[in-house]
Amino acid sequence: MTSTLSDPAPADPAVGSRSPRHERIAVHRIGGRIGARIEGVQLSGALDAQTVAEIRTALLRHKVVFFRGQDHLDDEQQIAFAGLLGPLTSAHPTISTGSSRVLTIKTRNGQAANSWHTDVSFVDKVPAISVLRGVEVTEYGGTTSWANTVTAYEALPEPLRVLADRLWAVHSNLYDYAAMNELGDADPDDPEVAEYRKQFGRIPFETEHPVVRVHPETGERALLLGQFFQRFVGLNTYESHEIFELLQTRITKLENTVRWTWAPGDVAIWDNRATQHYAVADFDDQPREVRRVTVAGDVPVSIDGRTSVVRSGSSADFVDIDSLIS
Ligand SMILES: O=C(O)CCC(=O)C(=O)O
Ligand SMILES: [Fe+2]
Repeated sequence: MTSTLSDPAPADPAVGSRSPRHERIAVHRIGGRIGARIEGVQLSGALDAQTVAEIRTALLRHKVVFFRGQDHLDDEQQIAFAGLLGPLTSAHPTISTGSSRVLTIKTRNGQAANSWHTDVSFVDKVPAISVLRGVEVTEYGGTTSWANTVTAYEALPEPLRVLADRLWAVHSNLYDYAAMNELGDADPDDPEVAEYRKQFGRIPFETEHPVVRVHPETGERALLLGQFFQRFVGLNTYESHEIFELLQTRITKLENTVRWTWAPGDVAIWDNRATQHYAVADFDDQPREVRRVTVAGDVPVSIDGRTSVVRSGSSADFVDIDSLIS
């Protein structure tokens, strides 16, 4: 165990000397390494610039921020608010749920995105920020967890850090479901599951990313792995799997995560460049619905200044839909 893992939590940045004091919002940390709840804001497309800047500062610091009581939001208002954080992507590169901007994740059969992932990491322009609204929440179960990929990197012992610094990985949407080792994965014989998987992979994407990327806004170094990882460049399947497990286990170590229990009207916003997340599929057949609007991101850059390389598929239509949508 490294010393970082047992260090006391730093002081709240809202009152710290190095961070600006928040005037429009109240920030309450809910985890030692990741996560804060923000109070005093009614999210909308009409928020003033200072409030948006304070939300952004809190997001960059805490990696995922939560808002309660945002029941007033509908799809249009969620889109308008998310648009204040940056240009939006289309709903998803391959999945359509009936809206150009909103990805609706609605299930009645207990399924969830129960594999640790960074959203859409198989394209070159990995989304920057995801804004998720709880539309129908479950009475029990159905929580979502986030992990901090910056603190996971910082806690690596030097020999592993040196290894990670030099690794590049292929990410793809055509991942091997059978090889995934998450417990409770979806039943492949369920027709809905089969159809979803077919849709998900209808356009093959493959991108080579640095395993350690430099965050374009904070300059922090973050590990980029997760569910869409396929293999490390230059290593065989066995070696790739073993080293992936070594690093991924550090990302998802419980101390490095925060878990959110949804209430109606909750909104979660995460920095997709500094986190992975996991929706827990433990809510039986209760209906559950969340809706995501996604802010476009940059092409990742490695610590030696090299950018990710597309091997197949282009994210152009995904990240630049204003030219396609009137
Ligand atoms: O269902 C959830 O809580 C999270 C789903 C998810 O992975 C996402 O919205 O990106
Ligand atoms: Fe996700």
